[in-house]
Amino acid sequence: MGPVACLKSVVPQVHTHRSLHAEDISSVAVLPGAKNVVLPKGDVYKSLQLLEVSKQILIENDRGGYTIPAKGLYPYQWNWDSALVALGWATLDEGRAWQELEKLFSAQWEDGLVPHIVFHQPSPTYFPGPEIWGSVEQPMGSTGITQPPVAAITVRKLYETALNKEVALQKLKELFPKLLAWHRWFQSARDPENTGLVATLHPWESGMDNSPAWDEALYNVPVDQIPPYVRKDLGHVDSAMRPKQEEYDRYLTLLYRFRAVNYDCNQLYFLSPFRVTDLCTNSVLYRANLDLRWLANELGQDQIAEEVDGWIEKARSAFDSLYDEEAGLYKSKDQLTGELVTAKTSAGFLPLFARVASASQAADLAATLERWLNRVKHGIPSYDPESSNFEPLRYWRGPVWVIINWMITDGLRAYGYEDLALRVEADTYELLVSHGINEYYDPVTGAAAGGKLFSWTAAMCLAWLSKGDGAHPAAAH
Ligand SMILES: O=C(O)[C@@H](CO)O[C@H]1O[C@H](CO)[C@@H](O)[C@H](O)[C@@H]1O
Repeated sequence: MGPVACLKSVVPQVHTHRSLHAEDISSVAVLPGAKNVVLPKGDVYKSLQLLEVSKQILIENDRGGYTIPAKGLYPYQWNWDSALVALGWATLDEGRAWQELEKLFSAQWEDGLVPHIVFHQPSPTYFPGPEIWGSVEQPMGSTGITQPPVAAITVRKLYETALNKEVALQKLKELFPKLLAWHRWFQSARDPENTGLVATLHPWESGMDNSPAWDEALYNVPVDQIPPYVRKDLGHVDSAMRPKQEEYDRYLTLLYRFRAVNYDCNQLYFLSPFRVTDLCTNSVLYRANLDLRWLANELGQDQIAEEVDGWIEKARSAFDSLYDEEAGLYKSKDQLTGELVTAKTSAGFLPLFARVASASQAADLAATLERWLNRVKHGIPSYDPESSNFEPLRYWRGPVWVIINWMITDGLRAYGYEDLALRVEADTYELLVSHGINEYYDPVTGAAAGGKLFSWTAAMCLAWLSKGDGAHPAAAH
């Protein structure tokens, strides 16, 4: 009998019949059921609560085959959120995990793009919605830009850990050509000049929307005469936690310019006044290409494996141009000025997740990370805590994001920095136990911020923090 099952009899069960609220984090029912879970030593009751709340969050945010990131604030299907959330679903229901990806790829464009948001059902709580994007490619409506391509990483994980191997192989066969088309799109649409690294044309594509890494490039974008608009995010979350108005004006300017050419991927790269080499997108893509190559080999698709190998080789040498030796960190680049950005952000550690850093670069990154961790109560801050404009509560300008902690921890472990990985894991676990399952957290106080009952944080709790893979948080103490 596994630990969850064995604890079932000693933990009181309370069934809730209403929607979950943030305050339920400390009072929610315990309904064991997650598979492959080994609980940490220590406060077992709290751990079970955390797992149960995570599970309930996914259930509450399930819209029938896809999961919204958070009620109100983000009411549609987001691209990399879904790929990460599928990892959480896999611990509860493998079929549902595959479905999450199928639903995402049901919105894939003819040219291979997988949109950053899919508008399956109308919602009045988000701006800009389908009417502003105005894309006609898919009947349900979608944005015309993309997000970091996590999906191939998820497909490999689901396939490798599947209990139902037959279904997993079938799903892999169906999804593989779609993944390949998307990755080919990245090469042609976002690296037409064959540099080895892909371009990101909108801060929303980077997933780290208002990261200080985009300040210089974004403020070089002139604000056009755009239709007046009302932001809806500020109705859900305090404005001190969200991007500023002058940033939104530029987000919208880019959107309308892209819409004017129907998001034609052959034109956008050349006409966008914002074009950066984003470390997050390129690191995720690099890792996803490693996994795509692995999947191609698994399916006996040798020629495709070779094609993907070509992309990996090109990217490997190009990545070095993003390394700032003095800073001991990778940096994104403004393609329009040719300069590395000045901002040091948590994306700078993601080449570890990609496995593209050399051993000595990894050692520098580990040292830099340790220095950052020593400056805050809870890591990993999304922006250098030593920086004068570090903002612990504003969106991607300081707060901790659990999904990024997962990626960096995975990378640290791959390079042999087990102690540091355990430190981040234990810290993240503490953060969630004490502050609940939110969008992000203040690294100085630990306070939960942004959207509440957040899907990808819940998924990370199920798929990462509660896994007994010899790397459990409890082991760090
Ligand atoms: O602020 C927003 O309106 C959206 C726009 O895509 O981005 C945030 O929210 C999305 C949904 O969680 C994430 O995918 C992004 O990475 C980002 O954190």
